[in-house]
Amino acid sequence: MKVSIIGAGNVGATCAQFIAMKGIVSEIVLLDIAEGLAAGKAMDLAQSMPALGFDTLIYPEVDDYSKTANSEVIVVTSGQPRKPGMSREELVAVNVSIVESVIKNAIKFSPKAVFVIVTNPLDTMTLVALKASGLPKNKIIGMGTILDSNRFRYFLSKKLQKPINEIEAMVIGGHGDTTMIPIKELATYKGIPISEILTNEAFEEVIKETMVGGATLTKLLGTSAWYGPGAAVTELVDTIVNDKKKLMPNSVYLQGEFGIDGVCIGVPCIIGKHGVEGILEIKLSDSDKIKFINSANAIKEVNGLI
Ligand SMILES: NC(=O)c1ccc[n+]([C@@H]2O[C@H](COP(=O)([O-])OP(=O)(O)OC[C@H]3O[C@@H](n4cnc5c(N)ncnc54)[C@H](O)[C@@H]3O)[C@@H](O)[C@H]2O)c1
Ligand SMILES: O=C(O)C[C@H](O)C(=O)O
Repeated sequence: MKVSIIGAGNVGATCAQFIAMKGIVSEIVLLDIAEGLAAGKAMDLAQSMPALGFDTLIYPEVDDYSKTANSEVIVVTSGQPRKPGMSREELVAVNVSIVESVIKNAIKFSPKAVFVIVTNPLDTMTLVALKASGLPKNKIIGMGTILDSNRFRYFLSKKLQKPINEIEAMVIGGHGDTTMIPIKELATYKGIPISEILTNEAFEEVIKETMVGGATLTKLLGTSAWYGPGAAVTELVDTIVNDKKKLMPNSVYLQGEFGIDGVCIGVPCIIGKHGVEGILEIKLSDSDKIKFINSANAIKEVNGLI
């Protein structure tokens, strides 16, 4: 089993690290256009294996896509990250041509792969990838709201002072500071609705923290995050490769679901070896329905720039 990761920067290399450490596949190809970067990261990672007890083969490549041939999954982490003070949407002009060229190169050698898109602005780049690939919509998955859901769980766990793994929560909508929708009704602690435990005011604070979770990290780090993103991609890749049929929110192309047409946006979907194997049209509150329509419209506006 082979996964190729295109873009060996902070997120791409962390995906390689976590995927290797979890032993999800036997081979990882780490490709970048920057001379030396993929080679250095792959060598460094390989030298960590004896101490940590894993032995995935990691092949570095500089822009030679033939080595990615017959990958089960292609992860696209190539492109610029934002700097403090920027929105993700401001990256659209610089990243659109990168994603287009990466997809066109990768698909020549792995026409049957499922593509996981990570580059921002996520929902627009997922649409760019869908169009550039010509693949059926189930094969193109944008990873953003898995990460947002994990951040929602983190801020809830901090507020409740309870272990994060006892908390379930989901974010849908766009992967943007103003477009994501943390769903109150689906947040639970040990199965108990969190709305029964937290005051409305405290819950709203958590929602605000979640929505700017990526911006907060960007301010602290001077560039955007990588551990949370790398872990979320790893969970998604594991779910695809091992055909887990798991329910997880991802950006997928909608054609009428939730009353929305022609955009990629985060919705709960069943993920397996074919990629998106179903979309679950959960019942939204009236206010979340409005937020979802606004989110889709905001994504459409950015899509208008490509
Ligand atoms: N969807 C998410 O949840 C999420 C999370 C974190 C980061 N991101 C996005 O992922 C992207 C990468 O972030 P990062 O922190 O790893 O950035 P980074 O700058 O550390 O790495 C990006 C890498 O892409 C490479 N690259 C650029 N053009 C390329 C091309 N044509 N072919 C191959 N490689 C190319 C660069 O050389 C660089 O090494 C950014 O757009 C960022 O906004 C998304
Ligand atoms: O915040 C960013 O720009 C990167 C990524 O989308 C994230 O949420 O960490």
